Amino acid sequence: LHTVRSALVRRLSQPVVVVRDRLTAHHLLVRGSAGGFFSDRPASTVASAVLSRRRYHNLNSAPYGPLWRAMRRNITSDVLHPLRLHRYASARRRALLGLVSDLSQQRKSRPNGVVLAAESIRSAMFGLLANMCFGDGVDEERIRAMADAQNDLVQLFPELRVFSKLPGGIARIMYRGRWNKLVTLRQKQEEMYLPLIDARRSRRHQSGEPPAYVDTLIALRVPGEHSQTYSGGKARTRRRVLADGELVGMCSEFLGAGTEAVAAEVQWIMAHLVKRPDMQEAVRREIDAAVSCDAEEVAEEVLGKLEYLNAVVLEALRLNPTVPSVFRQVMERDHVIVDGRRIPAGTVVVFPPGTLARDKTAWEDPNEFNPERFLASGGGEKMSLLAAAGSAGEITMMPFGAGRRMCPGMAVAILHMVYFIANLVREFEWKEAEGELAVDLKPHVAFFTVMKRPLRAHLVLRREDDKQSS
Ligand code: HEM
Repeated sequence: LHTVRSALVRRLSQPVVVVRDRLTAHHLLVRGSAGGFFSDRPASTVASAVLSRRRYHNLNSAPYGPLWRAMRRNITSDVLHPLRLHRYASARRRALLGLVSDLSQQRKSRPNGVVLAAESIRSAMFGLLANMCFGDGVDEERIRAMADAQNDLVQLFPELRVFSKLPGGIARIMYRGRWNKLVTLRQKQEEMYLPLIDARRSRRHQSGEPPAYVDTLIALRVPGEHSQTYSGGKARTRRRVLADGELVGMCSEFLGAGTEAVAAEVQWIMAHLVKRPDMQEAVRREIDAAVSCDAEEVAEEVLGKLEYLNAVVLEALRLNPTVPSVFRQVMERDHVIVDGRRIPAGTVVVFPPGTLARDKTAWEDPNEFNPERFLASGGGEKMSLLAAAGSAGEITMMPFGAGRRMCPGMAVAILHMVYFIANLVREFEWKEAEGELAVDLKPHVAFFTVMKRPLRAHLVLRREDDKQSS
């Protein structure tokens, strides 16, 4: 009883330091993580870690070490490497066509043409990530069911904190309802994911086809862990493969991280463009100058040339980063000094990207939405997100985190945002609706920072109008 009580007291009284100064953030996250120090997060609340009592991890929850390195190398070198993203171009095109058709349908079926864009954007993004995760051919009904389950899990995340704070047995008894909800949701996920994972295990790779994320996970070997198999009376030692529970958790992380933060950011960007029709028009002019009017879409090769649109995306990431906090935990081996004092092991250190990117010493009028600051003509020619996150000097913004554990999905996230926004602005004129349906830029901060009032807008079909008027 004494041990349980002292564990309880220790966990509940875990000290927290919030870093709001960007120079300290740079000192800790970038310089401090050199050599692998200060590269751990606090005990995670992700389902795999909680349910397996921290035996199973995904990338986000894995302690810094060989397993994390192997998982990180796998995702960055194969699936999310910027030079390999072109392999998923047809999945992106399908997702975009589905989204445009969904918005057009909504527009027709509503008397005032006001669409609820939020849900359609999220569904399109989830479908695209499901395709990258499990390959082609997953039916739409299953994708919808997986998206609903993922959403339920994200809603439940804040309630799961107790399972990382309290000793497992006690938390399960005290919060039985939450525990049961988590178990049921996870079972549902396993029933949906495992047949897809098995199907990938037994199929032969077709030449030229892009790898599904799950293929790379099935092939991954866990460093330093071995399993024994017997064949023909001989024992063989092999490096361990990931267990089904680990695979489900990692697919869920890929779908969740890849969908929620991007879909929420696309809404923030569109919301700013609805509020500022002059900026929306500037984006459109730039696109119309770069893409011929009979082209089916704004193709991916063109995206890098759209300087103003890229500036709009960067400015939205600065002002409305969708991940509200970056976390680290001081471990025994770390030597973390702030204001001349050593931070004790066990301390949780929180870095809020939204606050850090509104620092007057880095930005003029930091609370203004002003994409011009990222244009070459506005002094932004050297601005890259990696540099802004401290890779080449001070941190000025860090929507994707910073240092060793910085988001591995940054390149694909930027590609998805710029591609979807470019095409949505080309297809429709986005006008503000009235009253309750108007755009409200108030945030709701939960696991992700989303718009408190989901994005709605009055859409005018542009390209059909063009055809009619010509
Ligand atoms: C706008 C979109 C996104 C934002 C704002 C975002 C932001 C972040 C942030 C702030 C972190 C924590 C970094 C740190 O601790 O220093 C993170 C980690 C992570 N993100 Fe993203 N992310 C986005 C998109 C994505 C995408 C598209 C994927 C994958 C498909 C992804 C996968 C991950 C993973 C796996 C981690 C954990 C990395 C690790 O611990 O090594 N994210 N992200």
